[in-house]
Amino acid sequence: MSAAGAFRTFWLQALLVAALVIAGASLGRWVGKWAAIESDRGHMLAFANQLLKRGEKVFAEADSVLAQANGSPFAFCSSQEVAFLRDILFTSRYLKDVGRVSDGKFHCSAVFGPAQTPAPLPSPDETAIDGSLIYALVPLAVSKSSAPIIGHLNANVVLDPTAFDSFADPAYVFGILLEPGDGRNPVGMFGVLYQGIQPAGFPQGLGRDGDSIFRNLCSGRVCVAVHAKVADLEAAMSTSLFALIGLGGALGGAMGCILLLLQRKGVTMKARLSNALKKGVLELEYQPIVNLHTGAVVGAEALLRWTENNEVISPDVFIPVAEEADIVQQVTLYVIDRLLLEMAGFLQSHPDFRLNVNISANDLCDPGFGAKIAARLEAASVLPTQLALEITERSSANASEAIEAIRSLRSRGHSIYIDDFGTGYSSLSYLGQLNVDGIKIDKSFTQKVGTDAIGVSIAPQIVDMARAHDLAIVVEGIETERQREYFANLKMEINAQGWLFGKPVSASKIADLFSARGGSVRSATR
Ligand SMILES: Nc1nc2c(ncn2[C@@H]2O[C@@H]3COP(=O)(O)O[C@H]4[C@@H](O)[C@H](n5cnc6c(=O)[nH]c(N)nc65)O[C@@H]4COP(=O)(O)O[C@H]3[C@H]2O)c(=O)[nH]1
Repeated sequence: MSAAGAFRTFWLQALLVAALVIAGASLGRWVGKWAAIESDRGHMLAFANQLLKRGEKVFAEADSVLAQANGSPFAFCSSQEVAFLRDILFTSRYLKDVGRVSDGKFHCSAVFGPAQTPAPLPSPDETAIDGSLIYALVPLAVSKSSAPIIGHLNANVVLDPTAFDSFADPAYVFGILLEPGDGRNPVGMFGVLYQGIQPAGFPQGLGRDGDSIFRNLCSGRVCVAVHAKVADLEAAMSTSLFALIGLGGALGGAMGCILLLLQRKGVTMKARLSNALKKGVLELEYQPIVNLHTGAVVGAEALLRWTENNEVISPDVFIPVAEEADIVQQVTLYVIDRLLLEMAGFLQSHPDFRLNVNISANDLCDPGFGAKIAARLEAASVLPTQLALEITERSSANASEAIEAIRSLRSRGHSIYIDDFGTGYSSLSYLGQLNVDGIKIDKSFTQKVGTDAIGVSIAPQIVDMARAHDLAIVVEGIETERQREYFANLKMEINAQGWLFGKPVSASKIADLFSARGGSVRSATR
């Protein structure tokens, strides 16, 4: 990779990790927010209920005192009545004053006594259906504060504006409201929220309003509203929230690093494989393919071997990497070059001996592939009929390309086999279209023979189907005499491969094996 390419890759990887850290932290924040709201729901409800209880007490006391004042047995605003009002006030808990009114004017109260000149009352904020006058906030004559007032008939009461101060909680803002009735909006009497105003609409229950969550409750004509800013809830649990954001970020970062490690592993494997191909350190082994009826060795499958630092890397691992990295044709041509280097002489002197080579989908897609093989075979003076090609069902999935490639390779003299047959999803008609020479039955089916699973093995059906389509058969993975016998008893020409006949061996050993046994081996010789 060029220096510019490496630089770009570094920044792309750094960006990936950063993006995952940010995504993880955002997720942590979202979870924290959700947890803050969820954990606060119960708390908020309990808080609202306490306020409601207090509200009920306050307004019930106001009603009771108003009733008592209106039922005064004394002359209107006489000194006895003022004393009477004082008695009532002293026994009340949430009232500041109780007074007498008449014709819209204030005449006397427990705190002020009789007024020298009756003072006109301001207009109420609302008039309830029972005729009560509701004053949300009236400036008090005795202090600089304001207080709610409720009037009924010829009396009114000043409610203690601090009646709810003990509920102050930094997490919440609240309001205590009084409903006038007739479905009209309640009037804010206490608390910061809706102080002195009528909220437009008053949805009950839990809800969300912008960046706040709220709970509204009503009981009778008393209502409470509690609001909490989501940001405040987060701040209240800031330690846990920061921990969650940190955890989310760390998880995102860790995920990024793992992804990079996995990617690096793939990149490294690709680089190491390319290097190994360049250095020519990959080796070939050849597994004998025998005629099941005569036991004669008729050929072998070339299998690639890669050992690095005494560690054997399976082709099942590095071939998919080569396919992914688009260097699998290099591998195929490496195998062909190598087998010609090792076996050309033997092949020339044994024209009936055939070597099978695995090829990939990429090879099939390359229209120049046949010519590349032909040039090599010609240079080594080996007949194309001596090189059979194995393709998997997967690699032939692109039907039209595969059909044409197979036709072209067969016309050059190569036999084509479908490898690991039965593990893919080729339909019989598809197999017919592909027009191959034969199939290799996957070892997973062979290995069911001789076990109780034979009943469910589809090997017999595959054999019947191959016979019907006039396809040659190679059974893979024969390990036991019983498996050999099972396939040998089928009345058709079958070739086989497996540890019973021989494990993959070096070029010289496969040649020795063939020569020493006169082309016939019956059991493993390794
Ligand atoms: N359990 C058991 N296994 C047996 C027996 N007889 C043979 N085998 C193993 O079965 C695999 C047969 O090769 P394959 O189906 O073409 O499956 C091959 C083939 O698909 C791929 N491969 C190997 N060499 C090459 C290559 O040069 N090029 C390509 N494209 N793929 C290759 O890797 C796969 C695995 O190769 P190997 O590990 O060499 O594994 C080989 C072989 O060692 C047996 O009796 N019992």
